[in-house]
Amino acid sequence: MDTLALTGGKALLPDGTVETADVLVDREGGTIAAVGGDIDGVNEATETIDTTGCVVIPGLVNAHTHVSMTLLRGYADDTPLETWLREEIWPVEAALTPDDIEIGAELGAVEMIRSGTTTFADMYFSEDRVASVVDRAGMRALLGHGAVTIGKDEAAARADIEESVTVAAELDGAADGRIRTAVMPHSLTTVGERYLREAVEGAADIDVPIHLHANETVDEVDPIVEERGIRPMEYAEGIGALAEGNFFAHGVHLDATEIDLLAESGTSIVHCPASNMKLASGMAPVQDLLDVGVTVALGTDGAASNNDLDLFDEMRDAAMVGKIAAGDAAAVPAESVLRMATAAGADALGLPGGRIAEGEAADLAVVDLDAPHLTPAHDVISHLVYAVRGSDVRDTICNGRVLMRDRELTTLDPDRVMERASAAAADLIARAEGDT
Ligand SMILES: CSC[C@H]1O[C@@H](n2cnc3c(O)ncnc32)[C@H](O)[C@@H]1O
Ligand SMILES: [Zn+2]
Repeated sequence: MDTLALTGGKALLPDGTVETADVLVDREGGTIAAVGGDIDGVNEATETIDTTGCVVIPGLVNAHTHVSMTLLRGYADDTPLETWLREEIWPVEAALTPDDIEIGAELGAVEMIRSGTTTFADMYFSEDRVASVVDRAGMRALLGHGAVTIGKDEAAARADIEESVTVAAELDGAADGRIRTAVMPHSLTTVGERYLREAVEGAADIDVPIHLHANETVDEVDPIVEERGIRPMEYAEGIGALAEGNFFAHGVHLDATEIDLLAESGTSIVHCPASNMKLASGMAPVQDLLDVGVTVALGTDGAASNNDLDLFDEMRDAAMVGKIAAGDAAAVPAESVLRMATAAGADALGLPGGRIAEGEAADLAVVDLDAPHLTPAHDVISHLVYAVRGSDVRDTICNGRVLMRDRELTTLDPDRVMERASAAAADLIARAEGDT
């Protein structure tokens, strides 16, 4: 068997404990062959990575982003969601080319691999170009075309929903099965009811989930309540969008009835704390969601509202804001947050990974604990959520393949990617602002 052994360090196990353990990876199958001490085959492994002084964790799962928005990092800050989207972001996005989207996705992939993320969910445009980056980078992803129907005539609105279904059907299973897909209507307010129903039907026809933004701001919730006399999650239930396997981004402004509807239906929430704080959208009731058994994953949202794709930052933010939201320092503890960024992320997306155990996908990150800000190491779980930075990740492995070894990327060239991304971003803004 062609194997990779991670030896001499600790590992984060599915029960939330950190143990001294080696991890043996079956590189052909892309799975974990064994975990523990004295494992057969470790000494004969094809390749060995010494993890002394490190902890091996599951590759992190960024369950909601718009990866190519890396090109808009720092372009429009300090503005609330509605104004930000309508006056700043959408006019620039209108000038995006498929090449821009591919370059932005490469930049996002470099950033995520360097900070231990192996898997992401992406809602954007030209997803075939994002898929080609995922394939080359060696990552795992769930991709979908984001459809918006407001402000469009019937033909254009229907075409956008149809594109979301077609893209999901065509890309599902790409990159040797590492890419899965969803139908992605943008939100409950930017897609009209009849088109939302078509999206739900289209997703069912091709057996993929639905992903959308929901209950992100009060300005998004109020019109639904005023026009329909029901809460957004009751509306979503009525159109058939609440279902096992579906996952909604944000879920900031949810009442108790809506939280119960999510739990009963098996619909997951992707918590995006940095974006929610930066756009002053509000504080999601994360502990309340966890208490009733809703699967809560973690996402960065796009780099324009974050402004990075580092899930270690996001874990710290989730723990901090979860306590403020609950008015309880014991709420959203470190072990819950780590689960959100790993196993719950994989579960929400219906993808492999998120757990270090025999037979699970070999999606792993090796975190170097030998640093002043991680000394002393009383509690590794605490460090992973509150003190580790993305730059502490030394090695990243996805599907058994090493994507970063000793902080050197193996599948992408970061210098070239950054150079191309800077040039593409400058051209994009010049085009959008009419300077060329
Ligand atoms: C239609 S593709 C996705 C669409 O979503 C926009 N977007 C980025 N961040 C957010 C957010 O926090 N809430 C709603 N929409 C967001 C992105 O710019 C694309 O236009
Ligand atoms: Zn988003």
